[in-house]
Amino acid sequence: MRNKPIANVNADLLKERKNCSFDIEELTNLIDGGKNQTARRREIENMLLKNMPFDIIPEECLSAKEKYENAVRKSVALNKIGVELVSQVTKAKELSDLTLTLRRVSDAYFREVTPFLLHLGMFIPTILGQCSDEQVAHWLPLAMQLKIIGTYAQTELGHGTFIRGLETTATYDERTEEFVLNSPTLSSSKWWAGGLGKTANHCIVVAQLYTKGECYGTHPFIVQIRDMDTHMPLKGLKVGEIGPRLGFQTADNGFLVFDNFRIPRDSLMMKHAKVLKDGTYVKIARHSKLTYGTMIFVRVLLVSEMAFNLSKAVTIAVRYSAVRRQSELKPNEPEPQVLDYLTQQHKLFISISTVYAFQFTSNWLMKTYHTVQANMKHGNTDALPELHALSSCLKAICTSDCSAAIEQCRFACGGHGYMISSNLPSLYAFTTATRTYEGDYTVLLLQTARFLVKTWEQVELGNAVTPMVAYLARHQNREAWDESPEGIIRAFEAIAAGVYQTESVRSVSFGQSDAIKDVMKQLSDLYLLYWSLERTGDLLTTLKSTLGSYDGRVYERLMEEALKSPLNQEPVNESFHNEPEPQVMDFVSQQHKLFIGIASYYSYSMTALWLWDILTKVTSELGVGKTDRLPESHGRAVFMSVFNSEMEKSVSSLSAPLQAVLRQLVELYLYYWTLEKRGDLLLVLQSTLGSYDGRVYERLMEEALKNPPNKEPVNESFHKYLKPFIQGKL
Ligand SMILES: CC(C)(COP(=O)(O)OP(=O)(O)OC[C@H]1O[C@@H](n2cnc3c(N)ncnc32)[C@H](O)[C@@H]1OP(=O)(O)O)[C@@H](O)C(=O)NCCC(=O)NCCSC(=O)CCCC(=O)O
Ligand SMILES: Cc1cc2nc3c(=O)[nH]c(=O)nc-3n(C[C@H](O)[C@H](O)[C@H](O)COP(=O)(O)OP(=O)(O)OC[C@H]3O[C@@H](n4cnc5c(N)ncnc54)[C@H](O)[C@@H]3O)c2cc1C
Repeated sequence: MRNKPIANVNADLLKERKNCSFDIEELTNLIDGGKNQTARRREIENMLLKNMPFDIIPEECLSAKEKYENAVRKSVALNKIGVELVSQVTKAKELSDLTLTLRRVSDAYFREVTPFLLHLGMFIPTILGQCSDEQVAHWLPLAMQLKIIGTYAQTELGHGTFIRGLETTATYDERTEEFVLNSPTLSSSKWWAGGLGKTANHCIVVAQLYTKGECYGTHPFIVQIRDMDTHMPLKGLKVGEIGPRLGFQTADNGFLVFDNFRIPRDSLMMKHAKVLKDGTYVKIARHSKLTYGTMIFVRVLLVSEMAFNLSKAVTIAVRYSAVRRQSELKPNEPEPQVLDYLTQQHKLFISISTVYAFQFTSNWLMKTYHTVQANMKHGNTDALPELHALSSCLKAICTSDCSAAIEQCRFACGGHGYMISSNLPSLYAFTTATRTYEGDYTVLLLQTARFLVKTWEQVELGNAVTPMVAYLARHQNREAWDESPEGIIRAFEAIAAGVYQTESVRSVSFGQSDAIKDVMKQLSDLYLLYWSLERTGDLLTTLKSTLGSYDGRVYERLMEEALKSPLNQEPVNESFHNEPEPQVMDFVSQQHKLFIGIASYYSYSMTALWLWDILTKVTSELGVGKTDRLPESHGRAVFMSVFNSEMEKSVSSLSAPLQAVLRQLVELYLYYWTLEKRGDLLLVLQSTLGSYDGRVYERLMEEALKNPPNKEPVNESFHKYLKPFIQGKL
């Protein structure tokens, strides 16, 4: 089907495709993992495409309610076929290939996110990772056949990052052999779970487990939340949609509040711990963090998600850049394709190479994940800390780089890239969320830093460390700068770049043609060189880096820095004595994020006001056409800025009282306008998070309750699509 010539293809695109130095089909096979996989993927895609309903009105033109209903309609159609296909598969490898293909088709089918995302992405994996064998036998078929629809509710209004701080309680009542779920405070309301608002009838709830008066920390429970027939929320809980968001509009993210809500004892997912009938708590896990397993799995998965989403964005931007012509380079010659501008290539090519970096790293990371899982089945959890550190930093970096790269793709498409129909805004809205969810960027990098410092301690003691971090031991001595790929990798010792280079070389070393090898090598070099240039400062100067210092005193510096840490200034941290948690504002990383924003705000607004003053003055004084005078106002702007910086230089030679007066004048100007515009500043916030009185959680809940989907307890799409689907009558 794909080889059929398509009529009316843009001539510039055809020309670009003809110029391709390699066989596209060969590269497609490489990405899919082989010829057979490509053929199977196309077969499934064609079958799905033939059978699925499409949008009549573009998704983005619908109201919030219509968007949700349309998403349910499409999800049900897609999952009906998906369930059928899954039931025909017998081998684990086939199932994982099929799941991936379904995920990809689903991505192409929804501009936004399906309300079933959490069911497939977290509910099923948590059943597999956290349930005992008997529980898996009960829940898995129901979930796989979509007889139940689930989600994963861990985050609360008050806590997302700090899981140990979650407040929802599950207290065991041995008289009735039940757990009693409670949300003791407003901040303990579950918040964010995808599909929870309107769609799910089951939910994994992470709660503090109490039995016999003792708290045993957070544990996952599988909980029915809506009636299977009427879909009405069950008595003892309040559930709804949290309100409009930057993206994820059709994922019906929800809130959930418990009031003495009773669930059977075996609702506790009992693979890693159980509570006996008499209330005795029995720990099974060999590692205390095994209940965090689903998060690791999703972090691993997100690396390939980022590769896929960036590949979509950069394909859009490259194709459009081939079609788009702009500006006149030589008189009387056609305008060039924007793709031919070097600056445009700079914006785009690094994204292409990043896609491959993420994809190869993701393949390797998934293999590593499965190996660690297999070892853990036999009771060996040795590799878990490294897997956690690795998946944390790769997730953090790839989600952050991916959303930044998608923004570049949008910039590369000029004004039209801002249209929803270009799909770039939705791709950005999706990927920027991934930087936050499943572990915030900064928080996950800090987890990896913790692991690296601990590893360094082992190196110092002369103990063996794993291959991935063996470079800590190798780089005792200063190395000469070397701009070969190996040299750059050595200089960075960045895990992602290291894996990319080795994995891409390994993947293209068999069977592939020289043309593909050349291209992959170029992409690999581009990625390494790009980042070495981006981080030249880090590599070549004082760096502010313990690992990259010129004298190579890596370990001494790591220790010196570790000793400077405020945490090391006291032998026992006050949190040991149960002091309150810090406000996130106290974290320096948080202040860094915010204060630069405040500084930028003032600098931008001052500059804008200043320019506006000049513009109005020029136009009113001269009373002539405004546009004619723009170059003049530019000249004045240059004159003023040079004058301003020159004055700052000469201030130092003036007498102290005069310096003070001049600086006060600058300050006066800034304060004056801050006070003048105070009303605007307070008003423009219009934010539940930034209100003057700090009633953040109250306002979030008030807004959620105003949300139109919450005006009806059950959305009509339940009766029209969900119920017949769950009951197999569709
Ligand atoms: C930040 C931490 C890691 C801190 O956890 P903590 O219990 O306070 O840790 P601690 O007592 O200070 O101990 C740290 C220790 O725990 C280890 N550790 C932490 N996480 C793991 C893990 N997953 N596997 C194995 N080990 C883990 C760390 O390495 C530390 O070990 P160490 O003490 O150094 O030996 C954790 O709370 C966390 O992961 N927070 C992020 C929350 C998150 O990811 N939520 C996801 C919610 S679901 C979601 O977002 C769905 C999105 C939608 C979709 O997927 O589509
Ligand atoms: C679209 C979307 C979907 C989601 N879906 C789900 C879902 O289905 N189920 C679910 O349970 N959750 C879900 N979440 C919640 C998500 O997992 C959390 O928002 C995420 O883990 C971040 O936690 P937080 O909101 O508490 O951020 P916070 O931790 O409050 O972060 C605020 C700031 O504080 C900083 N900070 C926090 N702790 C530290 C620290 N120790 N050191 C330095 N800085 C720190 C952070 O870097 C950040 O800048 C979703 C979120 C989004 C946006």
